Amino acid sequence: MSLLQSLLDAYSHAVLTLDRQGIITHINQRAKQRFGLFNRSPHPHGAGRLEVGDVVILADTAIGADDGGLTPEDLACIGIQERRLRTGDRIVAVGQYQTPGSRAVYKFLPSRDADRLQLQTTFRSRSITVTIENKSASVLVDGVPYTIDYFLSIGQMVILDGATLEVKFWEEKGYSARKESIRNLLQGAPYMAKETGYEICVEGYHFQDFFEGALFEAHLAQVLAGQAERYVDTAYEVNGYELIASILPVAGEEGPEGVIVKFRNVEDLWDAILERNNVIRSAEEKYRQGEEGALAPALGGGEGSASVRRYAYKLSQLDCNILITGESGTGKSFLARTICQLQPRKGPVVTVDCSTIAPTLFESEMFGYVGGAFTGANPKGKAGFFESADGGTIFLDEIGEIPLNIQAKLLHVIQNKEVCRVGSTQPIPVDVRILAATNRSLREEVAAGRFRQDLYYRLSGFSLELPPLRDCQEDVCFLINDLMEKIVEKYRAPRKQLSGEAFSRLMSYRWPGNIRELENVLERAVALSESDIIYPEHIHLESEPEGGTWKELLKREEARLLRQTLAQCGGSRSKAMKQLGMSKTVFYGKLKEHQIE
Ligand SMILES: Nc1ncnc2c1ncn2[C@@H]1O[C@H](COP(=O)(O)OP(=O)(O)OP(=O)(O)O)[C@@H](O)[C@H]1O
Repeated sequence: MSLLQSLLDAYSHAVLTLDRQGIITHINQRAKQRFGLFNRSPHPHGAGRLEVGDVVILADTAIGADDGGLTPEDLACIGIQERRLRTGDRIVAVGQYQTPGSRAVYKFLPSRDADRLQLQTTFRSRSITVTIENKSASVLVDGVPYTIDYFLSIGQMVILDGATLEVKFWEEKGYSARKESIRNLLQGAPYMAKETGYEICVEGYHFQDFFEGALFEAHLAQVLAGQAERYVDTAYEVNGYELIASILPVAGEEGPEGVIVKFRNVEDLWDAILERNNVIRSAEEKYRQGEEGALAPALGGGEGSASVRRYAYKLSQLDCNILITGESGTGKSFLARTICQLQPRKGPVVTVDCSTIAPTLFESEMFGYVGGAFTGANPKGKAGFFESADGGTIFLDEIGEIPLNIQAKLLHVIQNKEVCRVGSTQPIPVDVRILAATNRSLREEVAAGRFRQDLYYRLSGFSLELPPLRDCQEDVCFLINDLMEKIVEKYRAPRKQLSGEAFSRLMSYRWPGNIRELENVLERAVALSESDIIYPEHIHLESEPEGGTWKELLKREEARLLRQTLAQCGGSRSKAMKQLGMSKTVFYGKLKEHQIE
């Protein structure tokens, strides 16, 4: 063995080297194991191919993926002619190869319908169980397991000799590299013998004889042709494995003489991700211990917003009114809900979004009315939000939207702890804790004459200002954990982890839309990623620098600002128009220009 080969074998990553033509010149042990080119088979078998009468046991987690491009029609050779079967479905089946008259037994499901599918049957005294569970496909023949797990889809096939019913073949890792996919074998291709400790010699063969993966092959060709300098730590799918690979050129006098390819498999990456998550979790636990810790788990966040949270916890334990301010999406409603959960005060919690109430209805909605108070009123009268919240808490969201005349009445309620229904002068005592929130600066609203100063002072005695996420960037990693948990629960989605690069992108972004934007980006990433890992390409951030001319950049920025303002104003066009100080014609013209619905 050459010194180079010994060095490569001692290396912990999978490595292979190719010459300028793409011929494999070296491959280390780790790479052979990874791609199933070297193995210690727990169930050795000889070489062969499918013969008429053989029993084919099949478990395919997605027809057409990682099975050589199998189609539902290909299954006719084992007696399955099922018109409802589609590409992408999961199937478990037992059938006899090219044996007219023999009936296959099978079950199938659209892939998204369930994670588990099982078939139990007996074939001429052999007991067979075929199971698909998530991305693992396993076959039990008389209790002996034939199992492989992949990160992506997988096709498992076990073949019993038609005459002896002995296992003559089963799929082991690396089947794509060995060209032993289900479709190939069903079409009569041979499979290799697998002795204990067999090894396949790939040196001297072209790379494409053993490895498949469109992006990987394209990048490899670019580096070999000198069109790309190198690719470092890029995510690829090779032979059905998700891999992180670096393609590095071996420099020659006239361009690259070949390349070195270094693979880290996703399991390695997975370990690193879990390690990182554990570090974050233990930092979080350490941080969240302590007196004010009781609030922290419910509140989320990290060091950046720690002082606000500490204060919030203290206020939650007092029976005072609280004003919560902060940009849109910083978690004001979330904080108000949490305070309600933590406060000693029990009783009803009534949430009022002041931006959704028509000015003419404010008074009756807030303070109620007596029968016959106005046309169309309920003859029996109706309690307002304050009466409904008696003994508990009222959360007045977007309090900056309350009309001035109602502000005066609200002040009266706060000062006298009583309400008068519309149409009555009879005061009704109410005992209500008020939590209010706004993303406007009430101080500026007071200066502009839109908010009563006395009410402002009444409300702002105890105020909490939630910082924008960009000012407490270190909170992002804590929030990611909390939000991912929330998303998994909300959508019943499988648990996913962020790759290192995806994680760094989230950590370095400025989050103009605050926690809400982070939540939306994570939700989208979870939906987009098809595996258990979220890669950078699944992270879509609104305001990342994009290329283009000055005019194009300005146009994009204008569209972004319009969207952002509309979102901040809860979709209200009139409010957005006011906030941006635009005339109706200009504003609607811009919406049309940018095709904003
Ligand atoms: N600390 C937190 N941990 C987990 N999720 C949070 C946290 N704070 C906020 N969120 C989530 O972020 C999203 C935005 O929060 P919320 O609606 O409370 O913001 P807001 O400041 O009231 O926004 P707006 O002013 O636009 O009404 C919500 O889905 C909320 O559940």
